[in-house]
Amino acid sequence: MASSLSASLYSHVCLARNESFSRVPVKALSRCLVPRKGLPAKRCFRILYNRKIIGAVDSMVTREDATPAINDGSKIRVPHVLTVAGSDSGGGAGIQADLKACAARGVYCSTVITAVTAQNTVGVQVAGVSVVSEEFVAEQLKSVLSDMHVDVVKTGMLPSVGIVKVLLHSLNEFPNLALVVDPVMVSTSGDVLAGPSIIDVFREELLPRADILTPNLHEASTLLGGKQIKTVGDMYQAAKLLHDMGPRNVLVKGGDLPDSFDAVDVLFDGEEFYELRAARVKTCNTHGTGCTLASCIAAELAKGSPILSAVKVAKRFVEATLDYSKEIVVGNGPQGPLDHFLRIKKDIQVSGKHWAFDPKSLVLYAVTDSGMNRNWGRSIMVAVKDAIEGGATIVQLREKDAETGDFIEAAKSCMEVCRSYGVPLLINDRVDVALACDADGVHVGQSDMPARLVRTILGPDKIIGVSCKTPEQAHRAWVDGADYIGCGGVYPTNTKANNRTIGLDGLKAICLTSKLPVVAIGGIGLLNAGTVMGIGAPNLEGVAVVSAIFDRECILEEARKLRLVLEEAKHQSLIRESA
Ligand SMILES: Nc1ncnc2c1ncn2[C@@H]1O[C@H](COP(=O)(O)OP(=O)(O)O)[C@@H](O)[C@H]1O
Ligand SMILES: Cc1ncc(COP(=O)(O)O)c(N)n1
Repeated sequence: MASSLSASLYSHVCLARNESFSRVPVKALSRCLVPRKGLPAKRCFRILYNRKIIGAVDSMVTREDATPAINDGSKIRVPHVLTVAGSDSGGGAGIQADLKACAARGVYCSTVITAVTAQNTVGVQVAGVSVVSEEFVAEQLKSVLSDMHVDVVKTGMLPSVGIVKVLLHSLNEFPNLALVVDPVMVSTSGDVLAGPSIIDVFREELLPRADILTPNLHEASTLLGGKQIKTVGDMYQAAKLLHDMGPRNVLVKGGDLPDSFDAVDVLFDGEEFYELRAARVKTCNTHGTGCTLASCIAAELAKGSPILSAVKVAKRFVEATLDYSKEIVVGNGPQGPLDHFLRIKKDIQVSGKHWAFDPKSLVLYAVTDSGMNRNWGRSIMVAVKDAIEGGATIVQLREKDAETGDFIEAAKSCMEVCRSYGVPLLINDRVDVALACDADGVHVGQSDMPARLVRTILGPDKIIGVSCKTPEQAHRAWVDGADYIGCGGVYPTNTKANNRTIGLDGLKAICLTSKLPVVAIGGIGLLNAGTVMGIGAPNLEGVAVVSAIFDRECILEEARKLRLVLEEAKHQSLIRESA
């Protein structure tokens, strides 16, 4: 349905016809169900990036057909949020938070800046607000709205009555735009961002135009003339009273609710209340949560979600970002920012250990086999450590019959070993496991996930290898963004059933046409590794072995001998090339 309607039209249909989302009276926010076997819920959560349902409880309100991009014939129009807000020099709140939240949710975000603030993790500095003139706000609005297909307008800091009026004028010209109003008045640090003078124009003109209003407790209280809001019951009352001022939906945010174990928000749509609860994350890094929540709601509406669904996804997103940001340190003050991409922490952990793929690392490529290690009574971790100490230059975990949870545990311990030796670790086939343990990459076969998709999921800095038996497959792998190809089986092998062998001729034919570095695989060991490397293909970088290392009593010794043979073969081919 959403694909045949423009996103803004669809969100308006949903907003106008409230019947499109189911009404569940005072329903607590559904919590994630964890798949019984498999990835721990937290990792599923991160991998699925809060977009998908984990478990089944959410089905009561979620529209599955909301599309992130609208395809008008051959051109793809992306969902688009325009944020009208203030700039935060510290990058934690305001325009900067809005841009990051929309980007993280896969939505385009344009910006109209209403004020420039000088703030950081301590707060807004003295004389730290410079308001943009009404004329120039109008100019920015004109630039964006006269040209771009905006679906939803989200407002943050609106520091003067004049600026609110200019915005209202534009909204009148574009009556189909959905409007999310975050009535920013005071920052987390307690600094005033919009004075009491704007309250009248908010109440009388902006709120009646809003599809959803998202005040925190302080803002709700201010808009209601100083009403005390200290309990969840007060939040219900406030939501109802604010709804009477005209917005179609009101979300009163309880981040600052005293003595609350949960982070409770109350949504009122004019008929039903929804009490949305999330675990309260213990963190000081909460600067920008309100802006992020409102932007995320706007982003989901722009994709075509109904209000309740948009709010639930946004709240989950904020909870996840708060959790992932709780240890990051950006400044010396008490209010740190969120990590919208759930990544900073991870990148800090691996900083200095991230390197670009080096084809030379393919020289001795060790591929594990859980059966063999079990037979020899050793753990994968010990096996991998011995292989590396013997001279393996890259490791691939190929655990075809492991349970997902066990596979992740094994992969995490192998990651530690590999990182400590500076050797890349790839995961066979399982992109989810690679993400869960932050492996260096993935190796896929022809019938696994297509390399192009793996690249999209893993991003540009991970290593991707593809098994190929023909020059055409090798070409496809290159086009799809792979880093290397594995060619084989060169010789018959017991480690892979029904595997057609390509022989040395097949290997050479692929090497000669491949634009990617090649590693040979299949039945290779001490006795034939030299012959394989001697075929005279400069892009044949090494051999991948399974049994020749892991089905031996002393892994370290076998790896050492193989490495010597390979170094000698490389040396000989260099002599041949220079002759
Ligand atoms: N410590 C926390 N843990 C989980 N969620 C939180 C926490 N603090 C705030 N939230 C949530 O973040 C969103 C923003 O709320 P709030 O902090 O009240 O807004 P603002 O940033 O505008 O003051 C709400 O959904 C709220 O429930
Ligand atoms: C420019 C700008 N806009 C909004 C906020 C509110 O964010 P928070 O409540 O997290 O301080 C802010 N501090 N600065």
